[in-house]
Amino acid sequence: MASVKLKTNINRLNGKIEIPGDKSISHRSVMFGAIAHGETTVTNFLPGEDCLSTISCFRKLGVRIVEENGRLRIFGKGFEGLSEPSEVLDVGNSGTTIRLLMGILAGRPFFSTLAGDQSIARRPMTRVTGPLKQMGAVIDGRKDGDYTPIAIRGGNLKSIHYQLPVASAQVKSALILAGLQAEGTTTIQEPAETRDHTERMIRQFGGEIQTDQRLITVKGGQRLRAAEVHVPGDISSAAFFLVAGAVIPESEIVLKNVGLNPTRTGIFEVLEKMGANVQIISNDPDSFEPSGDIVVKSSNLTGTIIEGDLIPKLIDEIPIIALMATQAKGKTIIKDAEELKVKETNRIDTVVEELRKLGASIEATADGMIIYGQTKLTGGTVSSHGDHRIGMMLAIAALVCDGEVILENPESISVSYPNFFLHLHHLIQ
Ligand SMILES: O=C(O)C1=C[C@@H](OP(=O)(O)O)[C@@H](O)[C@H](O)C1
Ligand SMILES: C=C(OP(=O)(O)O)C(=O)O
Repeated sequence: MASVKLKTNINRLNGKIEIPGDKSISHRSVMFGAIAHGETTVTNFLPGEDCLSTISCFRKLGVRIVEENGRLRIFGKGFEGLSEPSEVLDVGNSGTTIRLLMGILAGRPFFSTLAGDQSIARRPMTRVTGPLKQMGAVIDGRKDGDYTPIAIRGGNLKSIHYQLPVASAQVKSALILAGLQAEGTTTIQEPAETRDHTERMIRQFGGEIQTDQRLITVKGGQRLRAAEVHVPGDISSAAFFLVAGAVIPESEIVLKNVGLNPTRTGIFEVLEKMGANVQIISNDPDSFEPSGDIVVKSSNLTGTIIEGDLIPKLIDEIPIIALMATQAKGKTIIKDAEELKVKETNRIDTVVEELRKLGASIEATADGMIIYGQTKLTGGTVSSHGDHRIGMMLAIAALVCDGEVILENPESISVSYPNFFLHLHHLIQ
């Protein structure tokens, strides 16, 4: 396991960076390209490890995917064009890959197996396999089917009405992808609004889907046609630099091409409530996925409460928001965020454990955490625990530390942001 010495004691960040492609949209562009008819092209695809796992799985399912002049070309032949894989589909570290792929494979009349790394092996799958079995797929896996390896024999799906017990875009998307292959009309009721990239992409690929008060309705048997997809930058990646710019004195950072889908922009609400100086300086609201440029300048921050329906709109940003709270005056409470326990790591535990090592005053609760600010962070040896978002949060934390900080296992960062350190160092100079 490698380790790196992080940059510490930084008193300003300045410059402009182009935020890399959105991970959620990149995954979906490959999946939709594969199940549509014709040649789909994708620009600004995120070359992170997770999205490369999605490409590799679809190649094993017989889909031709080539990279040419910085674009991805996907030659889809419809759901029927997918063929039985002769190898295990390896999803690596990616929850989005396995959960959405299960929705696709549930409708295919062949046998397939899915597995990933040690982190994936700890993440629950019944939330997806349960309703897919109700639709008629034959699925099994370790521990009564809840954990990888998962085996699926699909086909002949019937539509269902399903009330999601947790607010999860991955579960919703898996059921939409299965619903597209089912007989009849599938309806899904969400407990809270979650990212809607799948719904937007169905429309972009010429399909139909209705949403009304968190009730999603999708008809089976639709024929999707290839599309040209431009992937906007990932707001979850931008979040690390939004927070860095907000907490480091005398900073001014321009983040170019950030996805601004309203189901993802919860972090702006938090930044505003905490008193951050963030502005959208240009935007393109009319495309399938809105995006824009953002400028962030340092300011004095105050603690806040983050809870309820806001949580799914910033779920992946909570580790970096926790760091921001250590640099804000007063108490910050994060609640209703139990879902953090089933991410790449238990992100309540890993955030609390690692930030404490740097001197933060933070405690875990049953459904979130409480952070007491403002604390001067010190130094120490910290670990990403193999979780990309924990690794990046710690690299930003180090910037405000006054002692030496060593990060163990930094390579996990390439799961979602391969150029992260390049961008960080560009802003430091
Ligand atoms: O649908 C997606 O692309 C994602 C949904 C979220 O997971 P859940 O659906 O489990 O909340 C999020 O945490 C993950 O990074 C990506
Ligand atoms: C939870 C995440 O991803 P996934 O569920 O796709 O592994 C993430 O990127 O923070």
